Amino acid sequence: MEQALEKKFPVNAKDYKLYEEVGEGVSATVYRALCIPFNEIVAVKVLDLEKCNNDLDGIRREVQTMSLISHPNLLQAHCSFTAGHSLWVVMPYMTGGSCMHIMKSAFPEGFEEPVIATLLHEVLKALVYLHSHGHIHRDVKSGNILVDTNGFVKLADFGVSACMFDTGDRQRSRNTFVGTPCWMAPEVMQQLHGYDFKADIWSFGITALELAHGHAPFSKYPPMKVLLMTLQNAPPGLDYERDKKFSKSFKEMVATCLVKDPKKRPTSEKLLKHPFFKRARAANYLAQTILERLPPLGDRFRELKAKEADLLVQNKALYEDKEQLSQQEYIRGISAWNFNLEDLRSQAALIQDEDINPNAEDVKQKHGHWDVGIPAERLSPNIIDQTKVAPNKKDSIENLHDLEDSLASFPIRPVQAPKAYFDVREVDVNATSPNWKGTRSDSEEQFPTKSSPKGTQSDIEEQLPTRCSSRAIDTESRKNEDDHLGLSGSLPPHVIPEDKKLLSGPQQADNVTSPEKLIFVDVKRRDHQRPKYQSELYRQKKDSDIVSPVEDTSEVGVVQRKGRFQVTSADLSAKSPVSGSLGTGYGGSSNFTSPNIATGTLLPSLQGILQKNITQRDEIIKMIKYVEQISGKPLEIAEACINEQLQTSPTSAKERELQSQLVNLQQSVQRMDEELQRQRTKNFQLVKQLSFLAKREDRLRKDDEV
Ligand SMILES: Nc1ncnc2c1ncn2[C@@H]1O[C@H](COP(=O)(O)OP(=O)(O)OP(=O)(O)O)[C@@H](O)[C@H]1O
Repeated sequence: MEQALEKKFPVNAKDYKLYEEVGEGVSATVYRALCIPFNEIVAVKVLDLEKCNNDLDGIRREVQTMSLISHPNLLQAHCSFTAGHSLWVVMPYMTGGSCMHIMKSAFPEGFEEPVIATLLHEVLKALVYLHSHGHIHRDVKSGNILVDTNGFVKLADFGVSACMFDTGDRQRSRNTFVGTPCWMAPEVMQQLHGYDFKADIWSFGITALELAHGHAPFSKYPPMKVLLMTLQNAPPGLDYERDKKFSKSFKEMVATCLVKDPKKRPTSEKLLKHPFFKRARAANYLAQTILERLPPLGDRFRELKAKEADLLVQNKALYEDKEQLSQQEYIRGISAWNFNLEDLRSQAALIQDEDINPNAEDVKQKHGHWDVGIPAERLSPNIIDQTKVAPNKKDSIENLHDLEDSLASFPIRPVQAPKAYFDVREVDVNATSPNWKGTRSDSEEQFPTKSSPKGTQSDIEEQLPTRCSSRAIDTESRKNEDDHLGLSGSLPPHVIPEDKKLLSGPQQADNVTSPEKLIFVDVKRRDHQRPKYQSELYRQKKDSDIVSPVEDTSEVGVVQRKGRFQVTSADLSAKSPVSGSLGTGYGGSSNFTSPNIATGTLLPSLQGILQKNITQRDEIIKMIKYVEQISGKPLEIAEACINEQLQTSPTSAKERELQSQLVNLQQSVQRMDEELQRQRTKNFQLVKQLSFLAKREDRLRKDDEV
């Protein structure tokens, strides 16, 4: 290999024969290739310069710098050249591929500790070299740790990536992609005082966790969420049940890297002396343990792509929303150091909740069983044990404000970003229907299931939006408890919403159904209805804090989100058959006191109530028949009595007509709102393009002047 580096590799595309694809990044595709004159297999990374929005000479310079750096644990480029709109970077071919690919193909749960120690030891040596030469790698992650046939380890993506990071826009390929900032150090996210090589140490710690678990912490969350979690939560670590198998020194090593204050992180040189690295073994150990029996890299890559494509098809079928598919991208583990909060904000609006589930394995570990009709891995522990975290709700809300401060240095309206993400819950605050009582916020599913000495706090902090909204809902619920919906009355005139009411959010009475029924509520629609009233909602959310957590009754039901939909398991009657979903007695009056009830949502609710009551009525009749048989009391009397009490239609024909008009109205508002969002995104992209063109023109002008 060292010999090969001394060779002068041809700088013409025709001298290379590209074979199969072996890797893919944000803006590059990597091929196994043949260098024809040398009859040597190489890897060619083809970067689409149009996607990079980068200055060509800049990239060239970086690649040249890259070739000047020489260390056995750094992947050096043989050469680079442009071919059409692409930059070709010719490198040694690393047969094993990246650790990320190895894990995805054969070690989904991560590697054994000696393997991790061996891999990390090699990576750390590369970092020591880089740092001592004044370079920051800035993209340390398992996807950039490459292994060759003999088990030699090289850190890749130095130089080219640095160049791209420097000039920005790397993170965004044409189709609404923003890489996940999973490996990104908090100080890089904050962009307050800049960052230095200590940022690599953080990424190194995250990579250690990635190698231990098969995925980086928070890797299944959308970028915005990762950002918030990294900034707000205690640093991740090896603290969970599943981490018991790891040694104390490994845990300690990770903990020293994952300290939020960069000054308190060790230098790479110091870290190299950590006892953990004594466990590192020779290269052939890796060849024997992780490379043996692995199919060729190209085949593995193809398989992974096929899996990914399947996932996309599944999601497409589920959501039929192309934009949402872009959310899948972050699953690939692509990172980004430069990102635009406005982008994240738009992305947060597209959150596909399938992807923000907590890690299933964590859930299973912590909670052996679930007694609700939803698969365990789709739920978070706070659904099970909310009381543990209730007292911290207020802190969590304050954290949102703290976050506004901590993000103050972001270039574009930082506060909007987290708020946009939390929109879902903010709107719920307005959910005045008493039906919300006893349900949980749709967002709960998103929260991590881990609990640990560190994790406990993190988990609590993370539950900010859920907590406040569910409490707010409860507040409203209680407020309306005395004058709940009933079955016998008709709808009062004030349920016809004014425009404002229509726009102000969901207020769905959406868990009002027969027991155990899962209700799908179009959450996206609700999300779109809210921006106008965000500040008001936010205020209400704060107000809701004063409610004592003891009063929180939201353990009763479960709400989770499924794609655009909110899924409610409304087995409320199981707890209180008499009060039913609405918490009222059967003969209760339908005296609506909540001014904000979105009447369009009442129809399904009322139908749900009716359905439920019909079922219960039948059951009661059966019971009465049974009692009558025993006691000899005439059935007719009892039945008539029950009919009188229960058989009441919640709506007249006129009211039904009105309700259907309301539903139509709501739908058209939703359509308009969606169109508005689309136009906004388009506008945003145009502005971006314009500014890029302006910059380019400026540069050209300056060049001309020179
Ligand atoms: N020399 C090589 N030999 C074999 N496989 C390689 C080589 N270089 C890269 N790969 C594979 O291609 C993948 C993508 O390459 P690379 O990371 O350089 O692209 P990128 O656009 O910089 O991606 P990212 O943005 O995710 O860092 C790697 O994860 C790795 O699996």
